[in-house]
Amino acid sequence: MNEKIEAGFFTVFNRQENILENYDHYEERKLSDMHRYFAAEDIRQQMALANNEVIYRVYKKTAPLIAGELEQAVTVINPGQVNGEFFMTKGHYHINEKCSEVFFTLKGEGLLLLQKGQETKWLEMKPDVITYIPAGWGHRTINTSLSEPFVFIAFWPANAGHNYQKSLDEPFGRRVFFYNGSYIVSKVL
Ligand SMILES: O=P(O)(O)OC[C@H]1O[C@](O)(CO)[C@@H](O)[C@@H]1O
Ligand SMILES: [Fe+2]
Repeated sequence: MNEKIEAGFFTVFNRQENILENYDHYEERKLSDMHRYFAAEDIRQQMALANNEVIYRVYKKTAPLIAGELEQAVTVINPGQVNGEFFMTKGHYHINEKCSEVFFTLKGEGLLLLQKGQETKWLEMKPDVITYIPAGWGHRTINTSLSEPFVFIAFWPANAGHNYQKSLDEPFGRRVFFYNGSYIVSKVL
């Protein structure tokens, strides 16, 4: 699929079911898919063996992977924690470091963690907040609610590419834990 999209189209966020209608690609990440991502790797392993919950689901509308096209996806992060660390996405950098991305929050509450070199920043996300991920920054989202799914839609250039290895080799400098009825963004030592 290397030809540009010629016909306008629309997608619909189904707010009852928390899915992007007309999606053409689905991915889910369970506890067993998150090797090395949480601080308590031993607890994650035990939880994966016990019930292997789904941490997040992604409903994507794909586009030809060429400059000028845009992809979009609804991500649903379930509420939950691994030893007090909130459920989150793996996080990634774009292979094409010139590509930025936008998230529009649909439901729930969470954080967008941004990483570049030694620098970590974070932004709160809640319904109607639109966050911008500058080109070159790694990005991860975290569900900080104790009970509700955190749902947002992302739009990014189809030629961005996903680099997951970099977020393992140069991990995010902060982790987000449950603390005193809310969340704390804690420095990784
Ligand atoms: O790709 P990750 O880090 O697993 O996170 C999932 C989310 O990020 C995206 O890859 C977009 O950058 C979407 O598919 C989804 O919104
Ligand atoms: Fe991205």
